Amino acid sequence: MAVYTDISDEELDALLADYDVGEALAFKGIAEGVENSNFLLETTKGRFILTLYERRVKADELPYFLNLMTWLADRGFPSARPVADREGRVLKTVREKPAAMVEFLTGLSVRRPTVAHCREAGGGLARFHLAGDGYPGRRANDLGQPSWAPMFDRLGAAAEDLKPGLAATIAGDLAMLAKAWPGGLPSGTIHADLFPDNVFFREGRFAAAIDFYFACDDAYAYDLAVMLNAWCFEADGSFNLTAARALLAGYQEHRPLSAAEREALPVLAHGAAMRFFLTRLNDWFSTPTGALVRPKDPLEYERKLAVHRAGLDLLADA
Ligand SMILES: Nc1ncnc2c1ncn2[C@@H]1O[C@H](COP(=O)(O)OP(=O)(O)O)[C@@H](O)[C@H]1O
Ligand SMILES: N[C@@H](CCOP(=O)(O)O)C(=O)O
Repeated sequence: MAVYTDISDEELDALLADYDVGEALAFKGIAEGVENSNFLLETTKGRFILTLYERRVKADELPYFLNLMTWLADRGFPSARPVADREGRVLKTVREKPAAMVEFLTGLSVRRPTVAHCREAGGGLARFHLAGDGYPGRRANDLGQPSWAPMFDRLGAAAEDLKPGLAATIAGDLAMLAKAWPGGLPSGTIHADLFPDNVFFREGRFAAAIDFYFACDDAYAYDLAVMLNAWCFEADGSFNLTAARALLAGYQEHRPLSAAEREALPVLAHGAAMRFFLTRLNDWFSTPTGALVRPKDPLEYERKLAVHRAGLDLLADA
């Protein structure tokens, strides 16, 4: 349940008085999501999402994310356009927390993506990369490869708690990744978290992407690697090569990969699995029992790491 902060009727009225969005007809908290408090607002002029930024998102980085959403929407990419108040401000404060209102997007995310969904989503990512080209905002990837070993220095005991012997295995992965991590790949603005819950479909077609709060500058192929992990594993832990090839084919319809990007994908996918394993491991042990939001399972990503460790010929003929 991702509503950490309640908003009273009076607070909502005071906020809406700043905007030209009409009068409130309905206002309710949204259960999905883990990072921020999200509310669906229906007014006499339309539907909107109001977000209160709660924890991981740093207030001084919000202009980067909100301007990116506007940049993408201006270029025809289906991302929610932030709504400005009467004074042209998109970033507001509610209950002493940074807040913003964005357009409501229609569409549904899927829990169990099919091969056809993977193809569509791959195309959506390429469209995101192309639309983001030239975005002047800069944000280093603070969860990129150089951050993993220092993060793990604090998490060795947690890894052992999760599974005895795991700390040494992860240390081995990290050493390999530091050595093999590719440099010089085509880079730009990446989404960095395009999981199935952040993609909307309408009638089976890619309809929109949401949740840009991990976006940053990094290799485009790394973004694809994040998706290979998030979209192409079966519930039993096996990797679905057909889904992976569909995702890559969908991507390449819009932005063909270079030979260097294709060659780098297995190590990038191994690294992308490490990134989500580490943040999940951190959250697993730092979220108090009884907290509103249940942390995501690090073991899911430990299993994905094992698949990459064993070696994947992802793309032989993709
Ligand atoms: N622009 C939007 N249009 C429609 N629904 C949205 C929009 N933004 C967010 N949502 C809804 O809110 C939920 C949580 O949003 P998300 O950005 O993933 O939150 P969090 O950052 O907390 O994980 C989504 O699963 C979706 O249902
Ligand atoms: N996708 C991440 C968690 C971030 O959650 P989101 O709701 O902001 O997409 C994970 O699966 O670990």
